[in-house]
Amino acid sequence: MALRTVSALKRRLGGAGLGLLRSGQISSAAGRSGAGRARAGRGRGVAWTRPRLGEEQLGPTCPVGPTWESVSRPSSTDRKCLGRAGNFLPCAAQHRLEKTPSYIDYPATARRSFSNHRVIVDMDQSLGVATIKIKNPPVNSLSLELLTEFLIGWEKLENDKSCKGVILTSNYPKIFSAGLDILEMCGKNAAHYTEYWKAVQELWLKLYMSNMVVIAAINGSSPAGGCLLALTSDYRVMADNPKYTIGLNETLLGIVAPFWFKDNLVNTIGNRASEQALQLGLLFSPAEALKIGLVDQLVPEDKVQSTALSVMSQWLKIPDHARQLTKTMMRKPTADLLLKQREADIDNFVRFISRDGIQKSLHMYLKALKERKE
Ligand SMILES: CCCCCCCCCCC/C=C/C(=O)SCCNC(=O)CCNC(=O)[C@H](O)C(C)(C)COP(=O)(O)OP(=O)(O)OC[C@H]1O[C@@H](n2cnc3c(N)ncnc32)[C@H](O)[C@@H]1OP(=O)(O)O
Repeated sequence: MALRTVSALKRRLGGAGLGLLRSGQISSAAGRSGAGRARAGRGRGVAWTRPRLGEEQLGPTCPVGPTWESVSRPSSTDRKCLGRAGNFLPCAAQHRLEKTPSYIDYPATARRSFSNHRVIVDMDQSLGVATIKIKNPPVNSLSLELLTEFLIGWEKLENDKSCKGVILTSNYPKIFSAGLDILEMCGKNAAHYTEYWKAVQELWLKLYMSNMVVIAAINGSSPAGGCLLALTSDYRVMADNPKYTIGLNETLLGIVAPFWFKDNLVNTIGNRASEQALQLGLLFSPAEALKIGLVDQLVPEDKVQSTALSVMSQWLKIPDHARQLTKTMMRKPTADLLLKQREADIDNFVRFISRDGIQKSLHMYLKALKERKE
């Protein structure tokens, strides 16, 4: 039976890291995003010694950096443990989750892998670099299940002291990601749309504000949400194949890119180019994408992964704390805009996507996609 909700997935994956979370909230327990990085205790810019596994640090004064406090809106119970982007977990739950066994608890060897159904994570411990391969056939659409599993994998990496960088790529050359799963936004109820949008927000916040170096190895087409995923990274290497396209093409589906998609794009390619790209729903060839700065480097298809790795090694030579603080300085104002109005953004999405006219547009777009093949 298909699992349609985050809560159902959490139950199925119980013990994989999300079992303690409240329904519908996907939160990192020890995320290093935002000020949470202070907990990582490995020269991430704040003098703080990470508690060893088994050491409880419960109670009202959880020593987590305060940077995000002003922008998240937790309940009074949850206010015990603030400090991480979008993290509403009570402190005790966060620390219990930190103790969740995972591969990082075992003695280090050079390589470790873990995977669930839709995400493969390969960690090279000697380099401190993990590769996340998205594996959601046929086109790596960002379904609720994929988003949930991705967040679980991401959380494990955020908790892994040795992981300093992540390469995002696709298990299927030709398609990096087809973007948000249109089926998640069609013919469902408001509760489903809410849960889905929370997961989309959560993934964006986690990736965009991660303290790890994130490099996208774009080995195929990357429309809409796929492009957004790539935009969260610090550097984008794309396969130089003119058949591939990348861009925020939402208007072609009759929908509108939310403001934070837009902000992420504006921060990358500038206001004028974004205005045109967003209104026209432009999908760029790799050469065009390079020209406007949507991607940083084009390489032959078979060099995407190795180039991403060599770029990663350059980025990892920069003193970590200085790079992280700079990244936060550059990105936090953008992330804060969403954090300040997360609930309103969910309401907007649910209202917008539930409209008859929008549902009709999405159905027609899906139909056209299918008919293209016939
Ligand atoms: C006032 C303001 C308020 C704002 C509120 C917010 C508003 C909503 C914001 C929503 C933002 C949305 C972001 C998105 O990401 S929407 C998704 C956009 N994606 C696309 O347009 C990509 C569509 N797909 C393609 O172009 C091609 O499939 C692709 C190039 C990726 C691959 O081509 P290929 O030929 O290899 O494969 P097929 O086209 O044959 O596809 C195979 C099957 O997969 C289905 N498919 C494709 N993409 C999706 C998708 N994104 N979601 C679900 N399903 C998808 C396709 O239909 C085929 O299915 P069948 O095998 O059953 O035919």
